[in-house]
Amino acid sequence: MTALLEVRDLVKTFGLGEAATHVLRGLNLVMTTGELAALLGPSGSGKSTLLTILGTLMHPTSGGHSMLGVDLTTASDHALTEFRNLHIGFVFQFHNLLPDFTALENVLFPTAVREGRETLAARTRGQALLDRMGLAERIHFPTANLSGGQKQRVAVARALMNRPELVLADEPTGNLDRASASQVMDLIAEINREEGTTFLISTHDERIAALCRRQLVVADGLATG
Ligand SMILES: Nc1ncnc2c1ncn2[C@@H]1O[C@H](COP(=O)(O)OP(=O)(O)OP(=O)(O)O)[C@@H](O)[C@H]1O
Repeated sequence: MTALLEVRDLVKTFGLGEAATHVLRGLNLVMTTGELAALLGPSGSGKSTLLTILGTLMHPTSGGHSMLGVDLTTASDHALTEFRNLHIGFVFQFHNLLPDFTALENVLFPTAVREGRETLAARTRGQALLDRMGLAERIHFPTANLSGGQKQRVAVARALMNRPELVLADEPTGNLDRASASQVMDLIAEINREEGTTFLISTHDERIAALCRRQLVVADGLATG
C-alpha cells in the first residue's frame, strides 16, 4: 500500500488573542491508497476544518500535508485548484447541486469545466455512475425535483466523475433517513472496493462508521485511530 496522504503537525487556529479558537493542535495522519475511513469526534472537534484543509480549500495556521507525493503546503492557489480538480472529490451534506440543471448535467459539470467541453467518454461515465446510484430513470430530471437521498446520490456520482484518488465526505448522510443513508453508504463501499478510491467520511452515525474499515477520531485537536 502506498501512502496517499501525509499530514504533519497540522495546526488551525481561528481568531486572535483571547478570542482565538485552537481547533487543530498539531494533528498527524497518514492514509494509504484504497482506505475507507470514518472521521469521528464530538461536535466542534474540527472534522469539517480538517476536511476543508485536506481538500485544499483552506490554509492551515501551520504544519501541512502532502498528497500523492506533492507538498500542498507551499503550492500556489492556482496549483492547488488544478490539483483539487484532478485528484479530490467532495461530498457535502448540502450537496451544492445546481437545482435547475438535470442530474446528468450536474454530474458532467466538473469534467466539462476541466476539459473545456463535454466529451462522449465523460457522458458515458456520468450515465454509468448515475445508473449505479440507482438513478437511471432520473438522469434528465432537474435536481430540484429529486428527493434528499436521490440528490445525495447525484452528489456522490459527481464527486466520482473525474476518478479522484481521494473523496472527502462531510456528513454525507446527515440529512437522510436510515434507508437512504445505508444506500448511499453501500454505494460508497462498492466504489471503494471496485475502483480503489480512498474515502474519508465524517459522520456522527455509528452505523456508518461501522461500515468503514478504519475509524479515525478527532479530539483535543489531534487524530487517533
Ligand atoms: N471560519 C471559522 N471561523 C471561526 N471559527 C470557526 C470557523 N470554522 C470553524 N470554526 C470553529 O472551529 C471549531 C471546529 O469546527 P468544525 O466545523 O471543524 O467542527 P466539526 O467537528 O466538523 O463539528 P460538527 O460535528 O458539529 O459538524 C468550532 O468551534 C467552530 O466554531
